[in-house]
Order: sequence, then C-alpha cells, then structure tokens
Amino acid sequence: MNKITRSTTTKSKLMRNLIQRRFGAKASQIRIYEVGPRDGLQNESKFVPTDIKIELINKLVAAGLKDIESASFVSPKWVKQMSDGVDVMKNLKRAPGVNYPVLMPNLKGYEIAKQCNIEEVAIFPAASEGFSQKNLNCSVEESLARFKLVVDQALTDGLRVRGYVSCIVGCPYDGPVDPKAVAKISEQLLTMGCYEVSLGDTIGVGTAGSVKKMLREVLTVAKPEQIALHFHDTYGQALSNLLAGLEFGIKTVDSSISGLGGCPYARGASGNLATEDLVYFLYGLGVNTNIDLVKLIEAGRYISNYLGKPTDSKVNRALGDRFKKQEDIVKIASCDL
Ligand SMILES: CC(C)(COP(=O)([O-])OP(=O)([O-])OC[C@H]1O[C@@H](n2cnc3c(N)ncnc32)[C@H](O)[C@@H]1OP(=O)([O-])[O-])[C@@H](O)C(=O)NCCC(=O)NCCSC(=O)C[C@@](C)(O)CC(=O)[O-]
Repeated sequence: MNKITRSTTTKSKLMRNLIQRRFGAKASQIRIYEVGPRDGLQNESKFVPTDIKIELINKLVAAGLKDIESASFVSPKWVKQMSDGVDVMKNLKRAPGVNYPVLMPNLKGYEIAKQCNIEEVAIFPAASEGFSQKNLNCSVEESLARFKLVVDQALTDGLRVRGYVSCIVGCPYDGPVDPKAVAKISEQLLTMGCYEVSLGDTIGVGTAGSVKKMLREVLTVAKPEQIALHFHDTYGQALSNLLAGLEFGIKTVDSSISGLGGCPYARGASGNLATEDLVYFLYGLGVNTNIDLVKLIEAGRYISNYLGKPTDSKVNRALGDRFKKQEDIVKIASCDL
C-alpha cells in the first residue's frame, strides 16, 4: 500500500470512529424521508402536470430514496397544486421496498386517499394557534380532534401514521414558540398512535441553540427513534440544526429535492433542506446513505428545469455536470481527494 492510500484509509477509519463516538454506532442507518413531491411542489404557483410529478417521484426512486411523500389530499380550494393526488397515486407504478406516504388534514382527505392503495398517511397539527388558524382554518385543539379521527381510521385499516408538528421554533403569526407546546403536541400524536413525529421548522428561523432547547423538551416525552427533523432553510441554518439534532441520536431526516418547498400559508417560509445537500453532508460524515448523488442531482435538475428556475441546492449547483460517477463525488465529500 503506498503512502497516499495508507493515509487516506487511516483518515476514513478515523472519520468512522469519530462518527460512531459522536452519533452512536448506528449513525450509518440515517433514514432520509423525501418530501419534494409534496412539500416541495405545494408552494409552486405554476401547476405541475401529473406526469411530471410521477416522473419526479420515479427519478427519486431511481436515485435510491425509500420514503417519498408523494401527494397531499387537502382541499383543492386551499392548495390547487395538490389537487391531482388521486391521479398521481393511481398512475404511479410502485417500486418494491419504497414507501409512498401521503398527507391529509381531515377524514375527507383520508377517504379520498384510501381509494389509491396507500400504506402510510401523514397528519400535520401545529404548535402555534396563529399558524393552525391560517393553515387549517381551526384551532390546534380542533385540529387534533379531526386528526384523531384520521388516525383511528387509518390504524383500523392497518396503515401507518406519521405526525408532523409545524412551527416548532417560531410561528409567522405568533412569534417564538414555547418548546413545552411542541413537546405537548408531540406526546399527543404519539399517544394517538403515530409511529413517528416529524418536527417542522416551518419558517426556518431555528438555530442550533433554539433547536437543541426544543429537542431537550421533546425528548422528555419521546424517544429519539420516534422523532424526525424537518428543517426549512430560510435562514441557511438547516444543516447546522440537523447536526445539533443528530447529537441527540435522531436518525430520520426530511429533505426536499433541489431545496424546493414551503407552505403557502406560512408567510416568509422558503424551501426545505435540499436532499442533494443532505446526502453530500452525510457522505462527508462517513454515513453511507446508499443514495446515488449523480442520479439525485439529475432529479433536481429535472424538476428545476421544468419549473424554469435555478436549483436551490448548493451541492447541485457546485457539482452540476462535472461528475458522472458517484465515487468521485463521495471522495470530495469525505475529503479523500
Ligand atoms: C383543513 C381545510 C380543508 C379546512 O378548510 P375549510 O375551508 O375550513 O374546510 P371545509 O370543510 O369548509 O371545506 C371547504 C371545501 O373543501 C372541501 N374539502 C375539505 N377537505 C377536503 C379534502 N381533504 N380533500 C378535498 N376536498 C376537501 C370541502 O368539501 C369544501 O368543498 P365545497 O363544499 O366548498 O365544494 C383546509 O384548511 C386545508 O385543506 N388546509 C390544508 C393547507 C395545506 O395543505 N397546507 C400545506 C401543508 S402543511 C405544511 O406544509 C407543513 C409541513 C407538514 O410540511 C411541516 C412543516 O414544514 O412545518
């Protein structure tokens, strides 16, 4: 073994050891939950035709993603972009081993979604009253009562249910959010029967400091393996917030292809953490995600080109067309240059 290869191998081993000490032995099992086809597209004003939505989902599957939130069944009067959920889910050819969850605000959405052979549903109360009123047209308490009906029915039908909590740090209408309120809703969702609670920094105001404070409270009522992190990158804090969250042993991360995303009812919100940036970041930590970054970048370009705007993923912009092989990108990310 020559000197350079030896030093590279030693560096990789050191990196793996560091990660295992810092993030636990199973850091390599981080699960990426892709929200691009739902959260990513719901905020786009130009209607994306069903076949483009389906092609995007297929490209994400080809890149290796295993959990892809594919549609929402909300009122078409509220979010027109998502009004073709039935067509998306009925025409999508499901790949084995891939989970295609869908989001809904009430039993009506559940009943429509149920016609589409779904296996997992997502519900989305907020930790703040102001956002609940704007996004769901009801109080937090009323929303929880509606969501309970969805959960009860879904569990009776043998489906899995994921719960989001929106506005985990700040609300565009009420300002700062008390971590205790986030913990309370998280606990209620778990008690209802959600297998996982995804903590959404809807407007991306969180910092590593505020996210840690919030997580300390939430983890008094939930185990790290019941929690997912969902960061919008409005203030450029998503990756540092994620690093803070990984230190608590959380192993599921939401992200959106090309950094698309945002809620039409959250003033000032921008896109989610970009999946390309997340995968690059994880490869840099020595975490093998089994995602093909070349194909992921291609998926990001596909949807950005369709939308006629540049990608919001910095990694996609930086790597672009320069690399055709996955191993070359992984080398850059892990500094094995
Ligand atoms: C909850 C409602 C429906 C209340 O809205 P409303 O106007 O109070 O409800 P309604 O019961 O009076 O219904 C109004 C109309 O919508 C119909 N309707 C009612 N429900 C459905 C349904 N499910 N599917 C299809 N149609 C539906 C209903 O039948 C009626 O039609 P009409 O009789 O007038 O012809 C509305 O506020 C809504 O749909 N909100 C959803 C808004 C949304 O999708 N926001 C984005 C997702 S949340 C998010 O992105 C955050 C997250 C999850 O990513 C995490 C994070 O980032 O923090």
